[in-house]
Amino acid sequence: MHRGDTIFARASGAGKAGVAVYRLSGPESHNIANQLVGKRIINREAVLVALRDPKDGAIIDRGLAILFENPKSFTGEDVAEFHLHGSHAVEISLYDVLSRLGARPAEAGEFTLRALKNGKLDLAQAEALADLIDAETTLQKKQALGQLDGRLSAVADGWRHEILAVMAPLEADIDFPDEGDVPAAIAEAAGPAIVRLRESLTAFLETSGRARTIREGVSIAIIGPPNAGKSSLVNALAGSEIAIVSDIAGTTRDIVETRLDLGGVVASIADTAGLHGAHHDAIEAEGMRRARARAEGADLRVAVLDPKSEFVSRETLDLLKPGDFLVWSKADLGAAIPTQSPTGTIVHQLSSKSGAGLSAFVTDLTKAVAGGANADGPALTRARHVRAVEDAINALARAEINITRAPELAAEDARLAARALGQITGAVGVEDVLGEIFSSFCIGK
Ligand SMILES: Nc1nc2c(ncn2[C@@H]2O[C@H](COP(=O)(O)OP(=O)(O)OP(=O)(O)O)[C@@H](O)[C@H]2O)c(=O)[nH]1
Ligand SMILES: [K+]
Ligand SMILES: [Mg+2]
Repeated sequence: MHRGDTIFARASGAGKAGVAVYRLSGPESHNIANQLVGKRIINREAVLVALRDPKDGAIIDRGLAILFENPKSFTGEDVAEFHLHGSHAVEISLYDVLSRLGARPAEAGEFTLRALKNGKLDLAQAEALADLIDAETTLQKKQALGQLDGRLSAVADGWRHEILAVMAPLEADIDFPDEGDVPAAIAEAAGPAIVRLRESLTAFLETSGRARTIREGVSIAIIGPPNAGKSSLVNALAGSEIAIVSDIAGTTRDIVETRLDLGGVVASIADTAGLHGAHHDAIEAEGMRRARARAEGADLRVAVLDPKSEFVSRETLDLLKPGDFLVWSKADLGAAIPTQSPTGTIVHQLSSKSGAGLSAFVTDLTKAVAGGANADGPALTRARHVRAVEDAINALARAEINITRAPELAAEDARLAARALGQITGAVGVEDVLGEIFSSFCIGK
């Protein structure tokens, strides 16, 4: 078992609460707990206790204490848990006593890091735990729970072992190179297996693109000329008055952002300053610069145009890409809309005021953002996973070429492919990515 010092943290959220959960992990955690409660507690049994400062017997609080003996605990170490009143004063006196008894405050993600080092979960599962804590939509939650269950780990490990199995006879060939016609027979057997592995990894890479959309969400920029009704549309989508609406052109200057759940995918919607080519002051120009930058960086753009407006819409239309939306606003005013629109855009007409056409627009927008997204299968939820699979595919493609003419090179390629896949669960190269992954954790997890 990995042995660290003894750490503590509040495992439940910060602030006042009915109950707060504190956790101790490490070799001294049970000893410290026993000193606080003044008696021995039975493993895995919740007991109502009074926690006292062993120095003077002053009461800290009354609550539940539970001990978990290693290795059957979250971290794999001895763990003690206290369920106390969620009070700032209780927390201060508890921390004071725990520090005096030799424990130290945990760093962000340190409990999970210990769990990882003790083999309680692998790297993909540790990431899933962070995703579960951050999950905002039910689809994100479902995906994180599946990943925590080891879905991705299982397929990544499965492929890794298949590659190693294909590689084994190749390596034997390299070790005993003088055994006549072995290479041809080996190449014959290994070649198709390598091709099959590369093809299934490629197929998996293609179908798992949606997984990152679920985890990371999408960004949508609402753009258009001044007074087109952009802020009105954002407010209608959000169901609250988050952006200022007025009949004065140039009302919105800064980017105003809101988050929506579109079919389980978190969409970050940005309201932007109106785009136009006429003479403008420095602040307006800066607003337009930000609007353009946001439009270019977004996953999807929604151009809002008022069919009765005198503003030229070229500046807006130039930013659109195929798959983006073109929304004709103020349908309640009854203006005819042009029949022409930029190729590949999805056209809608609606009124933020009356609500006409709004639900049809939301349905299409949801389809564009979340269509085909489901959280059922194993998924490559992070860039790190995608990179690992891409590296494995490239290495297998090289092995495919080398297998007949230079089996020792093919063996090395296959080894690299297996190594790349091993990085997903942390079977190899775990130290390289720990910082990146654990820096995003909260204290107490
Ligand atoms: N009749 C009608 N008026 C609307 C509708 N949507 C917006 N308006 C009006 O159009 C004007 C401009 O609306 P905004 O939402 O401020 O437009 P904007 O595109 O955000 O404008 P800027 O931020 O100045 O670029 C306001 O007077 C709104 O009340 C609509 O669906 N119907
Ligand atoms: K306006
Ligand atoms: Mg506005």
